[in-house]
This record gives sequence, structure tokens and C-alpha cells, in this order.
Amino acid sequence: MTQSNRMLLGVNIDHVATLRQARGTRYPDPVKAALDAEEAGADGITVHLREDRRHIQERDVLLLKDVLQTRMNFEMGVTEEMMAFAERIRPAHICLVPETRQELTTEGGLDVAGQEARIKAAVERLSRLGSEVSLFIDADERQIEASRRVGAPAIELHTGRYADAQTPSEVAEELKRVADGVAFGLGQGLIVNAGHGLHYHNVEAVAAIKGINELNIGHALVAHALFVGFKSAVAEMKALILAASSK
Ligand SMILES: CC(=O)[C@@H](O)[C@H](O)COP(=O)(O)O
Ligand SMILES: NCC(=O)COP(=O)(O)O
Repeated sequence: MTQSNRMLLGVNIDHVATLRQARGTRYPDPVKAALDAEEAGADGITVHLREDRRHIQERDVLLLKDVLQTRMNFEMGVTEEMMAFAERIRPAHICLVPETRQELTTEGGLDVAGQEARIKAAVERLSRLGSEVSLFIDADERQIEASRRVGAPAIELHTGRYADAQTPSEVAEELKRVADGVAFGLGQGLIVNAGHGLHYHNVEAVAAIKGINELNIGHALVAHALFVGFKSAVAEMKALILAASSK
């Protein structure tokens, strides 16, 4: 996710695998979704190999490693098992995320400030692979400063609170929190990405924030793909992002 002039779209294919795992079938295949996403203009493919393997499996990551034309953004919890797996696949990008076994989805950002030594060691170890390591954090100055201190070149701001906001004033407040976080992160010299819970109706305001390098989007794309197909779903999202970010 190297800094670029136009905002990038990272397509998260986790929930293609969610549908497959619901029945234990061979379909739908997230690897096919990744290739379709690339054809439709995805700038990268994001996968989150969860400890409980609820969606993406090792098999998916290993195949993707061989077939992706763009680049993999590998989301992982900070565990020895995942560190060893990342060392095996050496993804271009690694995003460290918090993980709770029972959670419905990733509920908040990684507490970097509360465990700096542990995250610093993980960032150093993973950076030795040649991977660009980012930290999935809340748009909070304390966490952003800690991310810089532990040596991560990039952060991904969790937009879930913005996506979940109900009233116009809550939406505006959460959007401002993200925009302030982007500005603060850039001021710290970090590459700033964002994502979680973004969909066709809320993405434009985030894409209009100057300085975001990449948006990672998954669930809404997979849902829309049921009706229009994966390539169209990705192309529509990409068009929205490009239009909003180039105003
Ligand atoms: C870290 C993140 O935001 C994504 O990986 C997202 O978590 C994927 O979906 P689930 O959280 O539902 O696994
Ligand atoms: N890191 C966020 C991500 O990859 C996609 O999250 P979502 O769009 O599935 O909520």
C-alpha cells in the first residue's frame, strides 16, 4: 500500500469464504473472487486468517500467494501461530488486528499504546520479511503516536464507529474523528489507510478525506455481488471512491 496519488481500493474477500464455510462446500471460492476483483480494478486483496478459521483458510492464502497479480494484505492477530504463517507466505502487506474469538466482527482497534513492547517486537519481526506492516487502530492520537513509536510505516483507521453511527450528528462526529486521525497520522509520517463497515452509501464521505492511501472494503462488496456479480460490485465501489477522492 505504498503512497499513491489516487485513493486505492483493497478488496477484502473474507465473506466469500464465510458463505463457503456455512455449508462446508468447495464454493464459492474466494480465490476466484480475488481474481475477478483484480480484473475489475482492485488495487490489492485483503484476507483475514482468523484464529477460529471462520472464513478464510490457510489453503486460500497459499493459493492467493501464487495467483495474485496485485498484492496481498494479510490481516492477522498477534500470535505466534500467525507470525510463523506470515513468515511462510511473506505477504507484501501485513495488517496486525485485534482478535476476540467470540466477536461478530473486529470490534475495535488494536491497543498499540497498551502493549508497545509486544507490538514493536512483532513489527520488527514481520518487517524483516520485507512486508509493509500496518496496525489496525482506532482514530485516536494516543494509538497513532504509539504506532509510530513501534516502527510501523502504516496504520489502518477503523471506520466501524462511523459506519455504525445512527444520527446525522453522530455520523458527522465519527467522520470528523476519522478525518482528524488521518491528518494526525500523516503528520506523524505514517501511511494512512482506513476501513471496516464501509458500503455504497457511506463510502464517499470517507473517500473525500484527503490523504487516505487505501480503503479496505469487504462485507458490502460481497453482499452487493450477490445481485450484480463480483466484478460489477468492485467496479461500482471503485468508481465511487475515485469520484469522491478526486473532487
Ligand atoms: C480487520 C477487519 O476489519 C476485517 O478483516 C474484518 O474483520 C473482516 O471481517 P470479520 O471481522 O467479520 O472477520
Ligand atoms: N480492514 C477492514 C476490511 O478489510 C474490510 O472490512 P469490511 O468491509 O468487511 O467491514
